Amino acid sequence: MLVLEGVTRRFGAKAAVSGVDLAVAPGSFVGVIGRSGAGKSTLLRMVNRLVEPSEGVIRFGDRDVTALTGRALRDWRARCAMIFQQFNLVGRLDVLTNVLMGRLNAVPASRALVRLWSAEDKAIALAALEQFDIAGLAAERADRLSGGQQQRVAIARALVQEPDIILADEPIASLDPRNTRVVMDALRRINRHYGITVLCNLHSLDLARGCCDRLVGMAAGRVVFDGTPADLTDAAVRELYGLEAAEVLDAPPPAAVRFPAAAAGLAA
Ligand SMILES: Nc1ncnc2c1ncn2[C@@H]1O[C@H](COP(=O)(O)OP(=O)(O)OP(=O)(O)O)[C@@H](O)[C@H]1O
Repeated sequence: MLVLEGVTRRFGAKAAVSGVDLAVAPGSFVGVIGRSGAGKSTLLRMVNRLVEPSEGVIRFGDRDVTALTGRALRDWRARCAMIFQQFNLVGRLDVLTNVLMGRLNAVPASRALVRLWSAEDKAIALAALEQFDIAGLAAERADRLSGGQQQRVAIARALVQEPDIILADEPIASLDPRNTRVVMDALRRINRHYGITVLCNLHSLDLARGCCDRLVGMAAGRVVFDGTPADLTDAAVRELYGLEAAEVLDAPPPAAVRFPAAAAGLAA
């Protein structure tokens, strides 16, 4: 269980995140929603300590994440893989090597430094690529791939880290509707198949409703909604999005990002 207690982050006088209490059950798929500037990215980044909390405690099981340093902090970061809007691959390296980077924490430093990957590590990385239908691209330079392919490589890299949690910060913000669906399916498959907890920031309310088990809504750094997609009434949306609510509520659901069969990828 991931638990946040009274977590606050200030930048100067401004609190980007303010007194957040949250418990995330293992294996859940939680969407973090809210308007731009609500504090979603800062919240996610505090979980893996890319951003340091100003106050509060973050725990995972009996581990005090906020107190970790050195090797223990690196281990924690390996246990909670991050997926970014801009993919964060090394463009000049091939796809397989990018995925193998996810194994860095699992191999001895001497081998990692010279990128002497074992046959087993390569097999694990290839198997991850196969899961997302991109094994055929293993030898391609990462920067030759489309955005959707690059994000699938990033998800494969996260998967080979064998994480407990995946933190996805607007993972589909740079993608077209078709790739949006492919990438969200990939995240759902990981969640359902491996039981990996997913905490995912999403701008699209429709997408969040369609693929998350639970929604956490933020406004001005605070959690103002916490419930199932069915609990998210129009009134709750108005509180979350303020003047933008009409826009969000009226947005026609893009057909290509609907998840009618609760994620087609689950059977794979
Ligand atoms: N490094 C920083 N320095 C100063 N202010 C920051 C920093 N990072 C975030 N903020 C501020 O904190 C607030 C919350 O930002 P954050 O990026 O967490 O929101 P968000 O909900 O993820 O927004 P978006 O959906 O636009 O990414 C914003 O007002 C932002 O300007």
